[in-house]
Amino acid sequence: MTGLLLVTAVEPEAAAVRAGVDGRLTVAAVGVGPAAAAAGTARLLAVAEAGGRPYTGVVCLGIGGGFAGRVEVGGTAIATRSVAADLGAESPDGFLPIDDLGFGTAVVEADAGLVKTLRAALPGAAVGTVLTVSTVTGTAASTEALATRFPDAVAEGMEGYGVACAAAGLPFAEVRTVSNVIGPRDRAAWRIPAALAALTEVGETLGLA
Ligand SMILES: O=C(O)c1cccc(C(=O)CC[C@H]2O[C@@H](n3cnc4c(=O)[nH]cnc43)[C@H](O)[C@@H]2O)c1
Repeated sequence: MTGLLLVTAVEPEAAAVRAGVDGRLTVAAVGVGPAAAAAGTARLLAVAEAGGRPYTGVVCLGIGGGFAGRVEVGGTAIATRSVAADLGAESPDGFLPIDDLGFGTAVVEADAGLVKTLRAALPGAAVGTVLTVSTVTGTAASTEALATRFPDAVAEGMEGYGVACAAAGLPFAEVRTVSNVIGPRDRAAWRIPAALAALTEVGETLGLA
C-alpha cells in the first residue's frame, strides 16, 4: 500500500495513527467536518500531484461513534461505503437524500481492494456503512432514525464522505475506532484513549501492508 495518504480530522488522531505507521506512510490532520476535510485532502493530493509524486489512494481514519450492538467501544469499524447521512432535505414524509433530489449522490463506495486488505488485517473489526454527519448524533430519536434508515450502518464520523469526494476516483477507504456509543450525548462516557490506541493498531496494519 505504499503511496497511500492517511487523513484524520484532528492532530491527536493523526499522532495515534503515525505511532503505528512508523514513518512508512504520510499521515495528516485535515480538519473537522466534511468541508474542511475535503478541502484539506484535496490540497494535499494536489501538492503531491504537482510534485510528481501522486498518492495512490486515500484512507480516512479517526475515532467515531458506534451503533450499539453493532460495534463495541474500543472496537474498529471498516466502511464498505461512506454516506453523508444529513445531506438532503427534510420533508413531512421523512428525510430525502440528495440522490432522491436529483443532485448527485450522498454515497461513496469504498475501494473493494482496500476493504479486502483492511478486513484481512483487522479480522475483529465490524464492517458496514459508516455515516458522515455534520452534527454529532446526540438524542435517542435521531439515533433511532439513523439506525432505521441505515440498517447496516456500524459507525458515524464527521469527515468520511468529504474525504471520499476529495479523493475523486482514487481508491478510498474509511476506518473508525469507536470512542463512544451513538445516542444521548454523554461526553464523560467517551473512551478516547481506547479509541486512539485502536487507531495506532490500525496504523500498524496499514504501515505493514
Ligand atoms: O479530547 C480529546 O482528547 C480528543 C482526542 C482525539 C480526538 C478528539 C475528537 O473529538 C475528534 C473529533 C472527531 O471525532 C469524530 N467523532 C467521535 N465521536 C463521534 C460521534 O459520536 N459522532 C460523529 N463523529 C464522532 C468526528 O469525526 C470528529 O471529527 C478529541
